[in-house]
Amino acid sequence: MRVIGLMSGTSYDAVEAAAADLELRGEALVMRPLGHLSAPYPDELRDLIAGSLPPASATLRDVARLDTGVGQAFADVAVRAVGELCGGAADLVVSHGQTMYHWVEDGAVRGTLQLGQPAWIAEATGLPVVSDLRARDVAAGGQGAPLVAMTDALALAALPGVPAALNLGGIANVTVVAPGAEPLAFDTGPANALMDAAVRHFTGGAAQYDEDGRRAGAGRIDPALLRVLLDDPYYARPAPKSTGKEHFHLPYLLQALAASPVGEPDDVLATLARLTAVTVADACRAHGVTRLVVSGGGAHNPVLMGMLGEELPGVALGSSDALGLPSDAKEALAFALLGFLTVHGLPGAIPSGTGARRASLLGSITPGREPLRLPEPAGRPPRVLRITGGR
Ligand SMILES: Nc1ncnc2c1ncn2[C@@H]1O[C@H](COP(=O)(O)OP(=O)(O)OP(=O)(O)O)[C@@H](O)[C@H]1O
Ligand SMILES: CC(=O)N[C@H]1[C@@H]2OC[C@@H](O2)[C@@H](O)[C@@H]1O[C@H](C)C(=O)O
Repeated sequence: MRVIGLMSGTSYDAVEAAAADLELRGEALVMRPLGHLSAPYPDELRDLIAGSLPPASATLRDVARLDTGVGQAFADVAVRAVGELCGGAADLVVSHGQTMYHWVEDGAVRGTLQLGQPAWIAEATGLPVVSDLRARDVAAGGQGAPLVAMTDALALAALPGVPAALNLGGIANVTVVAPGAEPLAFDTGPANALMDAAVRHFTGGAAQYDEDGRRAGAGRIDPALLRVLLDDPYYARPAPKSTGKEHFHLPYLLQALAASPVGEPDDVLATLARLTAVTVADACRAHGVTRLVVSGGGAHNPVLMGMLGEELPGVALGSSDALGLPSDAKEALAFALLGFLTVHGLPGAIPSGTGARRASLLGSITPGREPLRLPEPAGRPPRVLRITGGR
């Protein structure tokens, strides 16, 4: 089955699309990646997202504009993906949408809102669309995140030691696959969220992120600020847990800076990069990780990666590319995989990761132009992901 995954993460910089041929073969889920592409959000939509995210508030009109705008942006990218990645024919689109609010109270997730009306995608491509993949896990008592854990767990299943996958987006998440244990997955805290907020703040919006970690690399770590930031109870809370930009946003950083002022912006950036490295490393150490497979935008930041290496001596660090999962397309491929499982009647959530009562079938299905025809439900779930000659 030829599947397109669509994703825009917490950094809301662009819509990522990745396509793959997927097939169940005995214990294996065989994936042949067909390529990926990325399209920035139109400026006006990006501004609307930025202006509606917490702690800002939004009107219902804003919500309607966002649902339509994100749906249309995803539809445009889906059409391109069908043409440019799939030779003009695909079977299914899987859309994560844009997370606008992840509602966490006392560690429990009460709701999670991803906007991007799938009808626009179905109408533009004529293909069935799986969307809203998080809600069912939340309804089953889970965090609804991280969902990339299924792909990680299948991809790491054959590796020796205690491998873990780390994604450094706005928020960082890890999936730990220890032999003989159920996979663990949780958000460790901010990856780039606070660094991006700081850069925007210090540059008055002229820069969006610390390119190649130049500013962090030029700064010095401020131990007092680092201590204040590390005092956040989120880090000590046991998994399952998830978080988002509702928690790690600019006012949060400004409050920490008020408690522990730092004169040099570059020192703030160095401290925030160290915060990410320390919190990820603590999470890895707590679970005996021996190898870390890294993906996401933060993998392009050599200063952050250097700090992570310093915090985790003896742990092999490498890119998910080495496993056949291109670092910048991993999340989009992971959602393609989840939609594929859904239409085959297989659960996509891992209860040991999300904390749900049971493993749910994820998502809602919007029919395409033709009547909806689902494959026969698969007999048993795959145990390993085999990635074959991608492009
Ligand atoms: N060359 C680079 N140097 C430094 N940082 C970079 C570089 N390229 C990307 N980034 C960082 O990566 C971020 C985007 O990462 P990514 O696209 O993986 O996030 P996301 O998928 O939106 O987030 P999430 O995984 O939390 O949903 C940027 O905002 C920036 O901070
Ligand atoms: C609610 C939500 O959108 N959570 C995202 C976010 O971005 C990173 C981290 O927080 C992760 O848990 C999750 O996304 C990834 C793709 C996931 O579900 O695996």
